[in-house]
Amino acid sequence: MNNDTICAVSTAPGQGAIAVVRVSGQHAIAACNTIFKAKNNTRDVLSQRGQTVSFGNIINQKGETVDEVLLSVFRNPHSYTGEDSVEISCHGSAFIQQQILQLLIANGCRMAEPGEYTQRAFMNGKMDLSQAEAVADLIAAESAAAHKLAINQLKGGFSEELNRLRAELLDFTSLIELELDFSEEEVEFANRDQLNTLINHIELVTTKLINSFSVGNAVKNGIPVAIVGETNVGKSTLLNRLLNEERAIVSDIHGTTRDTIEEVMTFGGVQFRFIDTAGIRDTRDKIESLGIERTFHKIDQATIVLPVLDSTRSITELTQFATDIVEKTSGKQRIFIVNKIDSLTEEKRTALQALPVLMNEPCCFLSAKFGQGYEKLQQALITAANIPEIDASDVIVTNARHYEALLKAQEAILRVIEGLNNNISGEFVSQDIREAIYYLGLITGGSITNDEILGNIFHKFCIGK
Ligand SMILES: Nc1nc2c(c(=O)[nH]1)N(C=O)[C@@H](CNc1ccc(C(=O)N[C@@H](CCC(=O)O)C(=O)O)cc1)CN2
Ligand SMILES: Nc1nc2c(ncn2[C@@H]2O[C@H](COP(=O)(O)OP(=O)(O)OP(=O)(O)O)[C@@H](O)[C@H]2O)c(=O)[nH]1
Ligand SMILES: [K+]
Ligand SMILES: [Mg+2]
Repeated sequence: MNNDTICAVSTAPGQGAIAVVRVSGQHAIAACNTIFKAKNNTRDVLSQRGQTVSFGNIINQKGETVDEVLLSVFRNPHSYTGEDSVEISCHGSAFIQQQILQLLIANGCRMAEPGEYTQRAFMNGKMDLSQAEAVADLIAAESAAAHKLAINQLKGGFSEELNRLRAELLDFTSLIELELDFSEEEVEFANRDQLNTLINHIELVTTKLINSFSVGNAVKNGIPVAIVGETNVGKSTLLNRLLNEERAIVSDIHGTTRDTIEEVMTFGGVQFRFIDTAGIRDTRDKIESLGIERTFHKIDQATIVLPVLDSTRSITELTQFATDIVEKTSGKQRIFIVNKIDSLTEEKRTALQALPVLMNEPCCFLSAKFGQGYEKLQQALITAANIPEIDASDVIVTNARHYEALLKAQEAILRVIEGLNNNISGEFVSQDIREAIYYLGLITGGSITNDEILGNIFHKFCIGK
């Protein structure tokens, strides 16, 4: 942690009538006092009370007015960062913002690193690490569900659950360690039944959190949906339809899409991550083969697979492909797309509807090119996504870093359970419990002593946050 006074523009560049320049650190108030003159001239910034706003001008070194602004003062510890902070609301001109930053730098401030305000808020105990990460998630939230998860985490729901777990683990160790201290007297302070109940409960809660990640990850990053099929069936046309944008190249040339294309889109309050893939066919082309390998890799990663069929092809061909893809996507949710219905005869349609391989499969008959049947596909996707209603008390893991720490904690907890079952010495059991506590502390930040880890987390933030 450093004692520098930092400054940055916190609003989006190049947009809006007003911009906010944030200053934080021990010289924030003095620096702003030098560059700001209040209109009523009765008070300077040094004597401006915390959590008040005053109206005045920013004046440069030549005594010229740079802008007419509002200036808010926050006095330590009552600010976002916990330090003395000042916010200057100026006009949105990039020139004005640059001038104000330069004046602040001339008065001893330096530019803030990405996430540095929030990092300071964390360092000063305003929030724990998982809450600080929720701030970034909140900024990035693109759907109602992602927003709700981030707000819940920001308000500390997840932190509370972790702190409860941690407290239970500490109880557990103190019981065991008490027993160790008195071991020569052969006293069993820690009632083994009680220990078992406690650790089983801890294991249950940890498992519940770990399992919640599949929902949390889907909500935060979008549900991966792979669009797959033979060449020229209309996969890229479908992607463009889903994104409502000409994102992928479409042509009547087989093998147009060579690499995968991923793009997110939200509808029905659910965020999807659509993945267009290279069409599957036998090919001698090296690059195309690599693309097809990726197609299969993307099928593995997807939650939902959309096998696309070109309804104008022969029933034999369609049956063959459908049978293959069902085999290759076992365990995945499938929605078959029967495409190009604009060119489909009534007779062929009836034949396709009666196709045995599609009998028990959800199917959407549509025209990716002209849009018929598209709303039904959207509905089918929302249903398949199956995102549960999230309410304010739900604790859901959304962050891969947290998920990994929970898995490590869980490993240690399982060793504890095994140790108790096998009557292992309390010393070893206690060691594993400490390890579990350590991993939980990585999530809230309590056990992070390494600046590099923090730097990695906060550098993913935007400047000014
Ligand atoms: N102009 C502006 N808007 C903003 C922020 C900001 O820093 N500045 N925020 C930044 O993310 C968010 C609001 N979060 C904030 C959180 C705490 C404090 C704060 O001053 N806390 C003090 C006083 C609390 C109180 O009065 O009860 C404290 O915690 O002691 C300010 C903003 C979103 N909007
Ligand atoms: N009539 C009709 N033509 C379509 C439809 N969807 C796609 N096409 C046409 O089918 C051809 C292939 O479309 P693409 O979207 O490039 O097919 P693809 O599956 O991505 O092909 P590859 O990337 O080569 O595997 C183009 O000429 C499209 O205009 C549709 O719903 N109806
Ligand atoms: K094509
Ligand atoms: Mg394509």
